[in-house]
Amino acid sequence: MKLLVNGVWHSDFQPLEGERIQTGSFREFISADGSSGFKAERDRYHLYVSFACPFAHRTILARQLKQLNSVISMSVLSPDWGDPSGWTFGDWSHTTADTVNGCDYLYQVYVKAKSNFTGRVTVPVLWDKQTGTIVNNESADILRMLVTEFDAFGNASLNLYPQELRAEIDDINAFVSDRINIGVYKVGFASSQLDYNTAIAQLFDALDILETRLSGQQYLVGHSLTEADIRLFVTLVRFDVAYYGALNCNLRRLTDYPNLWNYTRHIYHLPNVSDTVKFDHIKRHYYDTYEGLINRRIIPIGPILNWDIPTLQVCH
Ligand SMILES: N[C@@H](CCC(=O)N[C@@H](CS)C(=O)NCC(=O)O)C(=O)O
Repeated sequence: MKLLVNGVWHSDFQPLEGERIQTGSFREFISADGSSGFKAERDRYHLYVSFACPFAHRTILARQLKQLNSVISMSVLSPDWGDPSGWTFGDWSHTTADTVNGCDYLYQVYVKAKSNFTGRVTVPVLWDKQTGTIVNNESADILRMLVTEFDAFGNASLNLYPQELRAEIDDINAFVSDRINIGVYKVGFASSQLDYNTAIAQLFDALDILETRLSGQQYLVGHSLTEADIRLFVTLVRFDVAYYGALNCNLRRLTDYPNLWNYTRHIYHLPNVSDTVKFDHIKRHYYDTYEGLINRRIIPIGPILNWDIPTLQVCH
């Protein structure tokens, strides 16, 4: 496992028998009025992301839709997470150097923020240029901050977390997070056939539920795009190109669900959304980085094919 332990990078950390490692994260909040200790300001904050990662994609999309690209700067890491150093600033198309801290690897940014940090080095990361630290590395928090706290600088008319829909958005977020966003990883990283069978049943049950929900509505909650749609979209847009093959989520494809497929295409074609989707990064990351289930000898459950569709007579 790739891990920072007391500020020292380990490309393959193996805990000793019975050893429990206390891992940390950064969970401070930026607020519009500064009452949280981090005030929303122009040119103060920086995002570290990968176009491959669905969790980072939440934040890239919010920054884009809220028109914060010139307010919050951004560095893009290489999709090759298989490198022993983990997330790396590389020279892939659409990647950048670390323009803020001049680091070669993301773990160095974490060490700059906290010299004895212990934990996973994940994207996205929200960096504060003023105090020289990581504010937060949890995508759900960062998404929420971008959506609610930067209206003085971005597109305030786009309300992705409307007051009257908050309870419903929170509910569906919890479902989508566990069953879909993390659900695909539960399938992909299952360590036994039994775990795989359970995880895939839960994943596709959840997709069936969402397929039904979207039969009479364009968006998950209410009548316009919300944060909940951002969180579902980032997984669905990766489904057929990556999860179906690389994580063996292959009972059905996204394109086999008329409503979910329509929903995902609709969001993809909203203004400026497709700019945030880089399929080459996504494929590279998932197919190149993870060993995949084939090496664990887990037999995929699908695909379901209908052999009973009448054949066409070929005339000649
Ligand atoms: N809780 C985090 C998880 C993010 C996450 O798992 N990111 C993955 C990429 S998709 C990562 O950076 N993994 C590196 C690692 O696990 O060491 C969030 O939602 O922000």
